[in-house]
Formats: sequence, C-alpha cells, structure tokens
Amino acid sequence: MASQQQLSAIKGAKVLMVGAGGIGCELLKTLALSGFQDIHIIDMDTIEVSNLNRQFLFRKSHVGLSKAKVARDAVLRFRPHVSITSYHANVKNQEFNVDFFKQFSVVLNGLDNLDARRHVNRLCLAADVPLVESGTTGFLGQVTVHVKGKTECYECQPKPAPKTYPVCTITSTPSKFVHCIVWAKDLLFTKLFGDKNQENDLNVRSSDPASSSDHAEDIFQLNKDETIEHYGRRVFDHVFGYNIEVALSNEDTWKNRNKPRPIYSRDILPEEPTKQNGNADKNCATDDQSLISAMTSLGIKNPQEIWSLMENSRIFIEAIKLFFTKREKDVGNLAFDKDDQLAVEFVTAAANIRAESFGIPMHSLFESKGIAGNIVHAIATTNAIIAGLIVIEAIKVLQNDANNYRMTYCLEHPSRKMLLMPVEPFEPNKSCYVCSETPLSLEINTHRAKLRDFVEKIVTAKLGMNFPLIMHGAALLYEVGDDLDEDMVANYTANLEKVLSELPSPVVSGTILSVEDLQQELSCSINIKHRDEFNEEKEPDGMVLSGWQQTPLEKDDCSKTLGNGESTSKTLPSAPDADKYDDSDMVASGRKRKLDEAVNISGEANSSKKPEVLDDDDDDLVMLDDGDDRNPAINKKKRLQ
Ligand SMILES: Nc1ncnc2c1ncn2[C@@H]1O[C@H](COP(=O)(O)OP(=O)(O)OP(=O)(O)O)[C@@H](O)[C@H]1O
Ligand SMILES: [Zn+2]
Repeated sequence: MASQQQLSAIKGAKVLMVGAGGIGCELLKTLALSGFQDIHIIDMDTIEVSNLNRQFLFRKSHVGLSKAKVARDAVLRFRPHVSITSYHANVKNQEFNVDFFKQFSVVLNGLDNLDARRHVNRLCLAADVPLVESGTTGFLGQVTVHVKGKTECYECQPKPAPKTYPVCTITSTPSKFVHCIVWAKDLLFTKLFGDKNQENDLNVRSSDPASSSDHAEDIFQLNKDETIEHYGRRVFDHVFGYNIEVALSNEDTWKNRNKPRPIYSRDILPEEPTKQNGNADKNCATDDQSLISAMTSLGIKNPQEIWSLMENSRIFIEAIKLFFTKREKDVGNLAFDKDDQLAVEFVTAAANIRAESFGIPMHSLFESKGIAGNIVHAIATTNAIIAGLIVIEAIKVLQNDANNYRMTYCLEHPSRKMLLMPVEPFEPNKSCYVCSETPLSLEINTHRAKLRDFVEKIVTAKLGMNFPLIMHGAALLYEVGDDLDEDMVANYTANLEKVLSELPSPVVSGTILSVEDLQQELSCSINIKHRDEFNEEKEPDGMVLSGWQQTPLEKDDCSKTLGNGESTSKTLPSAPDADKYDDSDMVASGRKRKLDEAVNISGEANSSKKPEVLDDDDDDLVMLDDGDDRNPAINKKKRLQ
C-alpha cells in the first residue's frame, strides 16, 4: 500500500513513457493501477502478430495499428479517468525537444535499442528530468535510475560491444554451433547472395595459400552454361568437401582437435535431381517473396525438427535454386535477415552440414533462427517484474528520495537467496563526455581523413548525434538541419569531401573541434592529434577516439573478429557479477562502497554478513566491461571484487 505521501506524489506527477512494447505494456498497466493520472506514451511501431504473446494490451484485431494508441485505449477501458496521451512517433523526432521533455516529472524508458536510449538520456539531462531506464533479455533484466548531478547518466558506463568470434575459429576451427551459424550467414550467404566484391574470409587457408585461392577464384560464380543444380553441388563440394580437405592438410591445426570430415554431395544426394515430395507450385504461385521456401518445395514442415544430413543437403541445394530462379533480382544485394524465410533455411542447412563435418550437434530451423537472429526469447514475467521495479523507482524519484534510489538487476538464478539484486546507484562519471565537460581526444590522419570520415565514424556512429554542428573556433565546418539554405548545404557538402587539413579552417594537430547536437543540447570538445599510421585490423576506423567508452571486443589469438548481430542486452548496463561478490571494498567514482550496502528491494539495508552464494553457475551474468584497461576506475567499480 502506498503511503499518503507517495499517493500525492503519484497523483501530481506527469509521466513520459518511451516504448509501448513488452516492458511498456506492463508499465502502462502498472502506472494506471498505481494511481498515476497523467501519462504520455511515445512508440513509433505498429503491432505485429509476434508481439501478441506478451504485449497483453494488444489483440489480433490490433495488428497493424499504433502500439501507443492501442495501449492507451486498452488501459482507458479499465481506468477511464486517467489522462493518457499517445504519440505514434519516433522519440528522436524534433517535436520531442528539450521543452517537450521539461513538462514531465519523470521519464520511463521501455526501449529496445541503444540509439534511442542514448537520445532520451541526453534530452533528460538537457531538460533536467529524471530518467528511469530499463531492459530485459530473457530471464535477465535491470532498472536503473539517472538523475542529473546525483547519479551516473545512462552513458557514464561503457556499453558492451556485440559478441564477436575470432575469424580463425569461424573459418577453420568451429567448436560450437554458433560458429557454424556465423560462418553460414556472414561468410557463405554473403558470398553467394550478397556483394561478391566484399572481402570475405570464406576460404580455409591451406598450407599452400596460392593453390587454395586459385581454386576458389571463380567457384562462387554461376557459369553461363551450367544448371543451377550443378552450381549448387559445385558450391557444396567446394565448401564442405574441398575446403575441409585443404584444412586437413594443415596437420598442426588438428594436433589437439578433432579432425573434420569432408562431405561431398555425391555421397549424400542421388546424382539426378531429387524428385520432390513437396509443393514447388506453391512457390511458383506466390508473388510474396518472403513466402518462397525450400521447405515448402521439399514438403518439410516442422521447423522444430532437426533435419537429417540428407534433408539439410537438399534444402541447401533447393534454397540456392530458389534464390537464383525466384529471387534473382535480390541476388548480389542480400544481407542475412532473420525474417527472410529462405535465407534462414539456407543458413540452417549450411550451418548443419558444417556442424556435421566438425562433429558438432545439428540444430532445428527454429533454434538456428534464434541463434542467427540473436534472438533471446522474451519472457513476459521478466517484463512484468521490471515494470513493477520501474514504478517503485519512479515513486522514489518523485519524492526526491535520493538515498533510496536503487539500480536493480533481475537474475536468472538466485544469488544470496535473491532473484532481484538492488545496488546503490553510482555517482556521475567525471570523465563522461555526455554529462560532464571532459573533452574527448581523437587521433586521426589529418592529411588523409576527410570530414565525411569524421562525421560518419565519430560524430554519428560513436557519439550518436542526430543533428550535429561542427565548429573550429568561430568557423562552422558542418551542420545538419531542416532550415539550412541551399548555399549552406552546398558548402557543407563540399566540406565533407575535403581532407581535414584542407578545410577552409584547417583541422590539424592541436585543433580543438567543438561538436554539438542542437536537438539533444549536447556539446563536446574534441582535441585533434595527427597520427600517420593506423593498424588496419585493430583500428579499422583509421582513427582512435579516447574518452569515449565502449567495451573492447573479446581478445583471442586471431586479431580479426566476426560478430553475430546485436543483442538487446548490449544496450543495458552490465549487471554486477553476483557470484563473484565478496565483502571487500569497491571503488565507485572516487568513493568507496561496501558490498553490504547492497539493499533489498524495499530499500532497507541488508545485513552486513558475507553474501551467501547459492548458485555458482555464473554464465548468466557476464562481466561485459572486463578487461577495459583504458578506464580502470570503471572497470573496478563494476567488478565488485
Ligand atoms: N526511437 C524510438 N522511438 C519510439 N519508440 C521506439 C524507438 N525505438 C524503439 N521503440 C519502441 O520500443 C519498444 C520496445 O519494445 P520491445 O523490446 O518489446 O520490442 P518489440 O519490437 O515490441 O518486440 P520484438 O523486438 O521482440 O519483436 C517497441 O515497441 C519499439 O517500437
Ligand atoms: Zn554520464
């Protein structure tokens, strides 16, 4: 039961919710039932069938309608007197500027991507409105509180980079199914159906690289006078047969590993094109490219079953045929998309054949799609718990009860008998470029890099600015905006193509650039340092920004890595490693804190005894910022050791 004080804080509050998806639906319901009277919701999406299992305010009849509006209508049916305002729009639109944010007492995020989260963080800082941030991934979830000047902002902590794998593991020594999936979608799929000119490590390096690359030269090209069946088999034999034989010839590789087995199509499939049991006509009849399916052609129905090696091989060849006959316009431009049925079928089959070759268990299409699309299935209960925690924190924020703010992690396994782990929020990071004035510094070749490289690789990709303005002293070098006249646009476009040292106001070593985003009201200074050379593999941008934090990629014996897409958890701050707790001090932004300051969810301090670890299976919590030696303070504070 809320106290009288809490009730009056709730009643007087004007709340902005961003995101009306899995967390958002739960949150809106909980806000309305907790007595909030004035709620605004922004969501840019429409409802999809796949949302219905957990976004319970939506029904089948709502598919295609605005999430924000339908969520509003659904809640008004059981709380008709609450004022709910919905916006079917992107929160990054200019209408949602600092003045718009200023009208709210608190902002609550139920988003699913880093970009929008960073944007809302900046507007909350600029408008000086507290933010309660949240996220879930399967059983894991977290809620954090960000109040300007009191706690860290959403960007004070480095965000984990997407999971990546060393290229040599993917190309030569896979040991897990995910390695086969990454190989199938990022290398083989791209080689066959994407941009052929793109450098690609598909071919296994043999002890005689010249011979392997000769053989590989035109293997992926469909010859004019060959049938697609023949082409498919040729590719099959090359990647699952020949390449494996080449790899086997490098004996050192296999001294401590199981040797793979070469697989040739003639050993699996009959010489003649297989007679099909399925309904190839269905593929002929459909105009909808997304319905074209090798499973349909072959009469394979159950996506949850693990196909035999023969079925995988047939799907592999059939998918190639369908791409080249029914989707020939796409071939050459495709990138893997988890919602592209034929692409998922091809990748599943290719990954399974490779897995079989390396003695790795095969997987169903359903499982492969999850791995390839980096899908962690959402769990409605986690969303409900997180929504409840958001409201608890929001009420504390409304009462200005700073001593009791908590960031709370929802764990998969109990730690110290608790599934929810509340931790006192950290103070602002004094070197955060978003919420402090600390300048960034950029090493760049000022004689070679163009302004365009700087804008794309730094200002947009790293600093996440939407409407940047770049100044050198009083000289305006670049600007994005809706109200620029033609001459200015022409001038800025010309600047983009100039190298930094040849700009009208030359940018050289020692220059301090000022970069601002007018919409986000974020500005930062960047100290430029000229550097001649960069390591292509370790510094692929050809420039190095310091002061900006992203968790480094996992290191391995290979310096190049391949990713497996983005995970939603990447957008969340990392959870403390509960199982590695001990009672030693931790350092948090210059102050010390003891483990026993972790408190239970009601906000009371826990007893100060040593934590009891019930479950030492720590694979559900990954130290995402581990090893960041560029910022030891942050590293230490999150490690809680
Ligand atoms: N920039 C943005 N502006 C407004 N709403 C956004 C923005 N980015 C994301 N959202 C919304 O945040 C919500 C996040 O919800 P959720 O994580 O449940 O994702 P979903 O798209 O509904 O589900 P799934 O991704 O699992 O299919 C979505 O409804 C999405 O439209
Ligand atoms: Zn910050």
